[in-house]
Amino acid sequence: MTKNADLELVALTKRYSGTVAVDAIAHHFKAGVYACLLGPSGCGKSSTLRMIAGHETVSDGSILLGGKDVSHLPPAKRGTAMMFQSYALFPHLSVRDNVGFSLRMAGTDKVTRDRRADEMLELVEMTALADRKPDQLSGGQQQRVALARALITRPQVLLLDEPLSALDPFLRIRMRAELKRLQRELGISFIHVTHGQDEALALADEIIVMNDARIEQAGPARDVFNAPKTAFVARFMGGHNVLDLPQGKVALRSDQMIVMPAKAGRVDGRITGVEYQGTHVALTAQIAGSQDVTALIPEAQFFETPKAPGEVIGLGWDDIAAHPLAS
Ligand SMILES: Nc1ncnc2c1ncn2[C@@H]1O[C@H](COP(=O)(O)OP(=O)(O)OP(=O)(O)O)[C@@H](O)[C@H]1O
Repeated sequence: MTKNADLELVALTKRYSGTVAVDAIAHHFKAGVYACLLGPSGCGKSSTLRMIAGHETVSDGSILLGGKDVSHLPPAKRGTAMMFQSYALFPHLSVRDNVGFSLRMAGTDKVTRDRRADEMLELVEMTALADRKPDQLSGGQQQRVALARALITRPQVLLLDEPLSALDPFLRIRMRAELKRLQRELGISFIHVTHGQDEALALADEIIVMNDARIEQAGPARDVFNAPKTAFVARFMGGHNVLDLPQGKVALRSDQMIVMPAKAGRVDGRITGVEYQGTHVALTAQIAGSQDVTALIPEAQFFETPKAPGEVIGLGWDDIAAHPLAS
């Protein structure tokens, strides 16, 4: 099997009786990319991932891996592997046997599958626990085993469905660094479903924002964050104000708002909230049209000239900071 194949979704559609869960989406995942599918609950992320994996039938359209149509192949024949949210480890099998399970199904002899399982366990730094059962492992350790189990089939694309959601916040950040390291070392594509913007920004070379069964915007993480194309993306990525101005709707990053004396900015607003956030202070003000605007000000700067609710301030921004929105 050739390594490093591009994955292409062509008008990919999923219908469940009466519901269109994925509506003719098209996307080209370059080989070796770390991509995050990001979007609110119910937007079609998991259905997309499950179709790529072969765990869900394709209603219309196709999936090409390395130029070959894999849309109707069984999961084990696609060159993809999936790591599930629940890890789905077999409780009665040791860590090593869990990792080697798919090779056993494929009829590989025990010596070979144990050797391959041990290689995978080394990769995820779990060699010392190879003889344990899953219930003798922490959540983070179970996740490593699930990763090793998915990777043993040498997939070209690893599919991860909310892989970090069961972990506590501290472990989540550690495991996210691990995922990135593994992806870099293996050089294969990872497609990771999440509804966490922070997670997507931290991990992804490319972010694909989905909304209501469609792709709303796709591109490098920095582009999607800095230049959202729609109000939905700006709001969903967070950190932006979406303002309806005479020239149209624009997205403006909260940390690029400039607070000035009243009448000196582009708009005036009355302060409705002041929230201390440690490194920054979030100032919320209401401008014309009852629109709320948040300005994120470095804390030292805020305390040079503190402001209080009720005060009227001016708000400014550089032209380059305002991104016109399609809707
Ligand atoms: N097996 C199914 N039968 C019928 N409808 C389904 C089925 N699976 C998903 N759906 C519907 O399809 C739509 C997309 O679901 P999907 O699980 O792909 O979304 P998601 O973005 O992954 O959501 P979440 O973040 O909550 O997991 C939803 O409206 C959901 O209710």
